[in-house]
Amino acid sequence: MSEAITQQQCQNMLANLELPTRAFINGKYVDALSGKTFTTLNPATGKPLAQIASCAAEDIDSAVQAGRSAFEAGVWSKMAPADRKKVMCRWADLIEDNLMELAIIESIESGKPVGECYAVDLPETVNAIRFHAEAADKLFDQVTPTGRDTLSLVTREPAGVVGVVLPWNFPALMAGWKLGPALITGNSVIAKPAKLTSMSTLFMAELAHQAGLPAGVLNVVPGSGASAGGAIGLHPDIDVVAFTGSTEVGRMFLEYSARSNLKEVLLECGGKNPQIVMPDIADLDAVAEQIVASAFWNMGENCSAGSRLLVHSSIKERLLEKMLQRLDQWKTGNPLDPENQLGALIDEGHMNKVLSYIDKAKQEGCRLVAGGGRLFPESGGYFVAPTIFDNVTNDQTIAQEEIFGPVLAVITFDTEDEAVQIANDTCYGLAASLYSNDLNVAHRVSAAIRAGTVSVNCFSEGDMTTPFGGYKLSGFGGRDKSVFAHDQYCQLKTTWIQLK
Ligand SMILES: NC(=O)C1=CN([C@@H]2O[C@H](COP(=O)(O)OP(=O)(O)OC[C@H]3O[C@@H](n4cnc5c(N)ncnc54)[C@H](O)[C@@H]3O)[C@@H](O)[C@H]2O)C=CC1
Ligand code: BAL
Repeated sequence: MSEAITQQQCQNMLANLELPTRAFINGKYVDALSGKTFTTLNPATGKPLAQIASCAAEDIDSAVQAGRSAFEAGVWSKMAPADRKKVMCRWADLIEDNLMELAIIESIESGKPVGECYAVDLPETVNAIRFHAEAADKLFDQVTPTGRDTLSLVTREPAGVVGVVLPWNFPALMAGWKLGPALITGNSVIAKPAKLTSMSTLFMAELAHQAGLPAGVLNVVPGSGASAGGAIGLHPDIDVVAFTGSTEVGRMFLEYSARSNLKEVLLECGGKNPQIVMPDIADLDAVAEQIVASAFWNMGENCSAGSRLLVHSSIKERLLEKMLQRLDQWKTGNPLDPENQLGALIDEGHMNKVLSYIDKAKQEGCRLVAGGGRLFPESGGYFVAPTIFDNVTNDQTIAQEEIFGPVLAVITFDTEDEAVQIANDTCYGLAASLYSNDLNVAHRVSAAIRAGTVSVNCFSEGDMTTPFGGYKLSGFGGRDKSVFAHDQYCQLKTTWIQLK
């Protein structure tokens, strides 16, 4: 973020922003058919921000009809990939032109620090849309090696109408990860943002329309999970649902699919991700910095958060000391103050859930070494101090359950085998980090970890060229990011031609 921008400037810009609060269906903002709205709150103050259209089954029907009509008309689905690319790149440009406005909207809705939204989330969203757009006219279909008497073509066709159900922790970025590949492959999309964070996705839809995306191709339906989300899951005319959120709700989408039309279901769910530090590591300062970032970035509200530190017992004390020094440099406070790296948790219920995990860890005998409670209650906001517990064993609650908040469990090991065993002793398998100066150890351990992404000597989700998703209860059916994401929004068509 620009050095010059201040909290006051953010506040001034916010005062002049027209917040998008209505559903976006068939190319225009509309009220929910019932006329109902819900109140969205600012997690940093607990005060109301806006009244948002509360969409339900009838609005989902209307959005699906718009999406299906656009699909059948071919206004987007039959457009040449290179032309779709132009529209998607214009959309990315418009998001970039409105980066500050979107960063402010994202920050006030989600409690995320505005600096982070401006410098990371929104640029990454633009990057995701551009990456998928640019791939459109560079990915080829195939001719299979059948022999001279036949010609066999394997071509990708857009799946049809795609439902996209989004979480609140990275609202714009997760929209970019899913809308990018779903739209560029020619589908129509019905996107449901998380109820708590609807506005950035609505604004993005308006910008897509301005960029030339035909009416009906991208529809955004804010609303509750059970009502709007359930209606998407059960809809007989939606072909694919792509979901990011909890494993519990992910399972529901599989049930919805089984009960309706066997729509394809793509799930990106939770994680309880290990960060393993081997005793051979030379630069403990660098490791400490990565560990803290992995555990506390985005207030720990991150599916790939490294919420379990697995450290060799011989170096634990030294590493912990360096981590505490690093943590001192992280400032928590008003998300609209660009000086702060950590903001508020998403809502009161979630804050209380995180605080109850902290209480549980204390009861179970874990040693509190940092944080341990709520911050700034007088603000009305949902702030929790970054918290570290030492002397945790992997069977304890905070080592097994996804807390989705700023709580790190420190666990020791004595052998490589033990580190791998503990790392894999979880129902999840999304991400892991490994720190070692020994290339053999790095290869051996990363191969043994059952997770979709293993980062070595850093904490990373990779970049747009790499797929993102999980093993075990972390995922099902596909991957976000990379060119691999395109296929999951397509049908593969075989055309078998008998030649004379
Ligand atoms: N990226 C991730 O891995 C995320 C994981 N979570 C985990 O889930 C926990 C709960 O957070 P929530 O926001 O409640 O996540 P969630 O899984 O309930 O919500 C994710 C999306 O699913 C929708 N949804 C909720 N209930 C639904 C239902 N019955 N039918 C259809 N759609 C439904 C929501 O409206 C939202 O758009 C968090 O504490 C965290 O552990 C939450 C958000 C993101
Ligand atoms: N870290 C990006 C994916 C997620 O948290 O949902």
